[in-house]
Order: sequence, then structure tokens, then C-alpha cells
Amino acid sequence: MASLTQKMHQQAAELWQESFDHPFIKELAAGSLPTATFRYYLKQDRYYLANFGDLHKQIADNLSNPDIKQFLYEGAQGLHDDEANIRKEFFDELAITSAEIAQTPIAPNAYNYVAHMYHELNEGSPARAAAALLPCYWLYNEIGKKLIKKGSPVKIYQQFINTYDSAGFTDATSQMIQIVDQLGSEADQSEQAKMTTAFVRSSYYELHFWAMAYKHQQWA
Ligand SMILES: Cc1ncc(C[n+]2csc(CCO)c2C)c(N)n1
Repeated sequence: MASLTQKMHQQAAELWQESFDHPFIKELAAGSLPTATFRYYLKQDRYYLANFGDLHKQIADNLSNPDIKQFLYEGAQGLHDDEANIRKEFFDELAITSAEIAQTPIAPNAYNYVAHMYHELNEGSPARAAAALLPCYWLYNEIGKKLIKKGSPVKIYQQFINTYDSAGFTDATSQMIQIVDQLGSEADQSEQAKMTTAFVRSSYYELHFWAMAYKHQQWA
């Protein structure tokens, strides 16, 4: 029988395919993605990452399984240390200054994605919130695996791709899949359906994150 996460994956398959085919990803791999678009992405992703780390901690606070709590607390800490450091290199390389960051408000789709995850936690349950975190790991890991085969001629795009194909990251992705399956096994059918909806909606926001960056989406 298919696991809950396999069912989630199937339900989000079309949205994921659109992410794989999105011009942002195609141009990242080809090396033709405008630097301005990648800079926009990184500046918006800062907001996403900060909230994503915070959500790991808040979800862990609301769960009792010690192994799951540990993974999520370490994830929160790791996001603070690793992605922030990796991103610092990117920011330095692209000369994104703190003044520029201060002048960049969170854009509509990044805002909606973050709000969706907090909604799943605060108005739903920790299990639904954990399901909402999963596409972030899993989709990026699948994108990393697809893109690593050919690589990108642009150094910084290649560095970005490397992040998501690493053994450590693949391992974190499998652990997150197991956590969602574990939480799903403790949930009834109605809760499982809501976890699936949370997963599919995050997949929608992942797709629109590329689109947001590609179009340099603004509030007005
Ligand atoms: C919009 C958006 N979605 C997913 C990721 C990828 N990502 C961010 S944090 C994390 C977990 C462990 O580092 C992963 C996979 C991203 N950067 N931005």
C-alpha cells in the first residue's frame, strides 16, 4: 500500500512538474537566468528561510516524540547556521548589501507561503504544519538531483544546485518524509486528508515562488 507521503507526492505531481519545467529552473541550469532574477530570489528567500527555521522550532515545541523533536530542533539550528552561511557567501558574491535588504519588503507569494505554514500550525495541527514543510525539502532535493546531472555553467548557480543534491540534504529529506509518515500514522483519515491539502498547497507556493522571482513580483 502506498504510504501517506507517496499519496501526497502523487497529488502534487502536476505542480511539481510545472516547477521542474519552470523557466527559472531551466535558465538556472542553462546559465541564462538573469543575475537580477537570482538576486531577487535570494532576497525573498531570506524571509522564507527565517520563518521556515522558526516553524521547525514551533512545531517541535508542540510535539512529544523525542526523535521528531530532535530532528526539528536541529533543523531549526542548522537553518540558522548552514543556510544562513551559504547564503551569506551568495550575498557577498552578488554584492547584496544590508541597505538593499532593508529596502526589500517581503513579496506577495513569499508572504502567502509563510502565512500558509503558520496557518497550518496555529489553526490546524503540528502534523499539518509538518506536512506543509515537506515539499520544501523534497521538491528541492528532486530538483537538485535532476540538475546535478548536467550542472550549470554559471558558478553561483552550480553552487546553489550542489546544496540540494548533497548527501546530507538527501538524508534530511528522507528523515522529513519519515516524520510526516509517522505523524500520518497517528492521525485519522480526515486529518490525513488535511495534511495532504497542506502539502499540496505548499507545492503550489513552491511553484509560485519561482514565478514570483521570475516576474519580480511586487505589491503594486
Ligand atoms: C522557497 C524555498 N523552498 C525551499 C527551499 C529549500 N530549503 C530551504 S530550508 C531547507 C531545509 C534544510 O536546509 C530547504 C530544503 C528554499 N531555499 N526556498
